[in-house]
Amino acid sequence: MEEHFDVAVLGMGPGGEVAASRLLKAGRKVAVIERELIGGECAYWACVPSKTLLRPPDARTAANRAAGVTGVSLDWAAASDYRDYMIRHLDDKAQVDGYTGQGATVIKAEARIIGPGTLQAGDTTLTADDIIIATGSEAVVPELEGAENVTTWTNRETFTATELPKRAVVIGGSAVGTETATFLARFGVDVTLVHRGQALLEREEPRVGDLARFHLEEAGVKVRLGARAVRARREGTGSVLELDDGTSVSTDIIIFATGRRPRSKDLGFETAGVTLNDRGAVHIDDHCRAGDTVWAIGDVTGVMPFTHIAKYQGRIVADAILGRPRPATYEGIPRVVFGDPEIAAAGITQAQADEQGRSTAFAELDLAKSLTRPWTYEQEPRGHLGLLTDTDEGILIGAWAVSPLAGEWIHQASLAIRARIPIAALHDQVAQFPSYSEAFQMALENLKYRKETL
Ligand SMILES: Cc1cc2nc3c(=O)[nH]c(=O)nc-3n(C[C@H](O)[C@H](O)[C@H](O)COP(=O)(O)OP(=O)(O)OC[C@H]3O[C@@H](n4cnc5c(N)ncnc54)[C@H](O)[C@@H]3O)c2cc1C
Ligand SMILES: NC(=O)c1ccc[n+]([C@@H]2O[C@H](COP(=O)([O-])OP(=O)(O)OC[C@H]3O[C@@H](n4cnc5c(N)ncnc54)[C@H](O)[C@@H]3O)[C@@H](O)[C@H]2O)c1
Repeated sequence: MEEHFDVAVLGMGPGGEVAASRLLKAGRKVAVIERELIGGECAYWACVPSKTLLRPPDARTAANRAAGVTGVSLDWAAASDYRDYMIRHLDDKAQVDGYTGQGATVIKAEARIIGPGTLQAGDTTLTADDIIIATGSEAVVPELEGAENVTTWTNRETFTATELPKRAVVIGGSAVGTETATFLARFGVDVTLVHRGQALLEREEPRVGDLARFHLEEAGVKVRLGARAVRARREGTGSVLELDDGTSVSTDIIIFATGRRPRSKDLGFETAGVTLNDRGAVHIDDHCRAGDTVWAIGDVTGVMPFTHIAKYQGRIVADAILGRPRPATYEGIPRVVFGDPEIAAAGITQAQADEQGRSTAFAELDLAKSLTRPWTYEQEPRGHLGLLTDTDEGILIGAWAVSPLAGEWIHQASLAIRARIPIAALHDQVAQFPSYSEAFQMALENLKYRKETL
């Protein structure tokens, strides 16, 4: 007879881990099911190795730009050794033991839902009062003629590489494309980034895309906008990628940074009453409920595919199961691309505000022209901050920063947007001198009102 659990967690990436840990702590009988490695994409092939490998070049840039530091160099062997330590040498034995020690039943198998409250995980059939779907997402690899004849990578091969190629073409100009190009170029790879759109990071303000491009080119990346890859072929020991504008790029590796799709296919979700949208994302309500006693969290829901969202939704669902329901809200969530310098944003863009018919005022601050901190930080100071306010409501609704450490100090914009802190209070904020955070109060002094709102 199959074993019955209070909760079965299907997929143990960051979302599943947070939900399972919270439920175990509250004394629930939990089964955790993982077909690859506990920790998911983030821990082994995405966030953790990419941020670990972006840090050495980031530190070198900072050192080279600081007055009075000489002789800093990169050491790929040491950097990749530390990356291997950080990704646990692709071994999750400690995680399996850890969850078992907390009282979970750990099942390492590919699983699917076979009916309401019932799962098949390898040879094991189990039932549960609640099922949490946390199966994440996988890389989208578009059709490319001749791809089978050349060497292609996704994030998995890129961020676990033991050797770096001499030349690489990165296809895709969003977060993965920008971070991948930054990492490789800073480690000396000859990188071309091919992007079909007219701007990088198209979900952000166009100005952010322009700054991202400027800094990528500064790092030596050849950025090709408005170009599509149409064909690949082998040439000698390398390969050639042909683009739709008639040009081509010689390379050793082609890297796909072309988005991700929810892992929801053929997993039997519909047998438990779950519905998918046209992109395969699990439809959820604002409590992350996907059906009667079925919940879904993380990338598989298609709601902002970030680890911090997967973890947040894990907390929302565990608390709902434990009788403490509260709706999830997504205002002001930070979005950071770990470029050089960091590219951070929170809230909505001008185009989204216009679509919503809001009256807005905006401000941009060139940090080097206005603050002391960029000058104490580096000899050739960089950085910009943009703010967008709703003039009727008197609150901040959007912010972006392209600057050293922006991924840290964007959080005050994130909180201001989320907590709807009045602009008057933000004006009265006193930030530490000299800090990048001083930029907020100074930028607010620069607010420009659009004509129709005057
Ligand atoms: C290169 C790259 C860098 C990134 N960097 C960042 C970053 O810096 N910060 C950030 O916030 N986000 C980042 N992301 C996004 C982040 O990786 C995801 O948002 C996050 O991993 C989602 O977590 P998850 O728990 O939903 O899914 P996942 O991490 O995908 O985990 C899902 C788990 O479910 C398992 N699974 C799937 N199907 C089954 C099945 N049928 N049976 C059993 N197990 C199954 C999988 O094996 C996997 O372990 C990055 C993504 C990429 C590609
Ligand atoms: N620091 C972070 O938090 C971080 C870092 C990396 C990734 N992520 C998340 O992971 C997810 C995946 O990132 P991503 O950059 O792969 O995806 P994305 O969906 O944001 O961007 C995909 C890019 O590929 C391009 N593209 C898609 N199909 C193409 C085709 N056939 N030919 C040419 N170009 C094509 C798109 O135009 C787009 O620029 C994102 O949601 C991102 O937020 C987060």
